[in-house]
Amino acid sequence: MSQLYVGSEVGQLKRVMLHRPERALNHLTPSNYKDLLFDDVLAVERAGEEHDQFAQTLRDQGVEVLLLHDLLAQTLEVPEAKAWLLNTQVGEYRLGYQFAHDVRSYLKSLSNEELAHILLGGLSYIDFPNHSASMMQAMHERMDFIIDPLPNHLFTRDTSCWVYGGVSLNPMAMPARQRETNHLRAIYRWHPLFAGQDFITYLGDEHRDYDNAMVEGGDVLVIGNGAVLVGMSERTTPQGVEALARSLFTHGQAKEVIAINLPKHRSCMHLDTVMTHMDIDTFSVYPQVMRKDLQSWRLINKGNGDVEVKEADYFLHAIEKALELPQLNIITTGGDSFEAEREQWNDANNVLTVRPGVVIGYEGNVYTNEKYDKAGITVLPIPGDQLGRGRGGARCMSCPIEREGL
Ligand SMILES: NC(=O)NCCC[C@H](N)C(=O)O
Repeated sequence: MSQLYVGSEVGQLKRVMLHRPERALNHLTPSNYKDLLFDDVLAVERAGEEHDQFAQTLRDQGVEVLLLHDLLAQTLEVPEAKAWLLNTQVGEYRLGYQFAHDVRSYLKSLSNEELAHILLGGLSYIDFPNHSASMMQAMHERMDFIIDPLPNHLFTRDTSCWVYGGVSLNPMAMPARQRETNHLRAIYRWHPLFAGQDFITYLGDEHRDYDNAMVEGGDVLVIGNGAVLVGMSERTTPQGVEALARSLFTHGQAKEVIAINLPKHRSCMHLDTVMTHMDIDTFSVYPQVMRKDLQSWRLINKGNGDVEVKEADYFLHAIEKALELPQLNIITTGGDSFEAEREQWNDANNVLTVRPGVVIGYEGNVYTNEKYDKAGITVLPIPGDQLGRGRGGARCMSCPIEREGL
């Protein structure tokens, strides 16, 4: 079996992709952080240090950490990949014929390291050192962006997600994140770690308009036993879930997809902000989504890519059935209702499981972490004062590409 395989949420994690926040956070200001889907500006150095502690915690657990910046810079070494990225990320319809040409000429003069920094972190008109004869340069303010920064690359979970023997290259819901997917498309197509390897691309391989079929990886939980749990959240749509399910079934990678209709608001932007899998039978869940009237469906593989859709009575029962467990062990967010709401907002439920019963989570969520501890779950704490301002925790900040099954 290919090593590019994610068999579950809780089996031994072996290899993961992270993105150490860098240039894009320098471009995050009080005037743009909302459009860029952050809740504040960050102390950039401190955010980097917090991220280093996250990466080191993973390495200490024997997990190999790949960094997105390095993968992108190495992909740019491949001439075809570089040409494709420059054409798609710095396109003529985005910047105009003349200006796109001038910006690409400048970018080609840089090292691939510097180019990766700019593609990920953005380029403002102040940073562009050349004179262009286009109207664009004359018509923009110095702090406008030629290439928008992509600070949400920090959340590698969402842009692409591995499910059993393949990866979904996700059509992202928010304009601020849509260009991220092209970086992953190039990496999986051309980087020597992935090019020519035996894996499936379920969805989103092409750079095109996927219309309403949106999927973000924070909504996709590989719960094991041939099942996948997907949240239809602020971001992932039923059309996206159906497209993913069809592809999973056509490739014989899953027996069943359980889809949950989540509330559509920011604190619940992805399934993993309210629910994660911590041990074979144990989930962390925010109590407000444990309502029996939350709609859920089972999409069942009928063979040849055919999908049977059945309404489920209660999503937790559907999970028990899929995992062949008599009863799930649910740990809810800690503290009273106020504390639970605050800790959920600060990603107390968004933990990254390293192996069954061992998770990485933000140290500040004291009430929830205490509950995990009492339930026999080991929490490896990481700081998140700065990182948490992007509204994502350890699971959001990681894209497993190799993990054992149940
Ligand atoms: N899986 C996740 O919940 N990821 C967190 C994404 C946070 C990011 N600022 C966003 O709004 O997309």
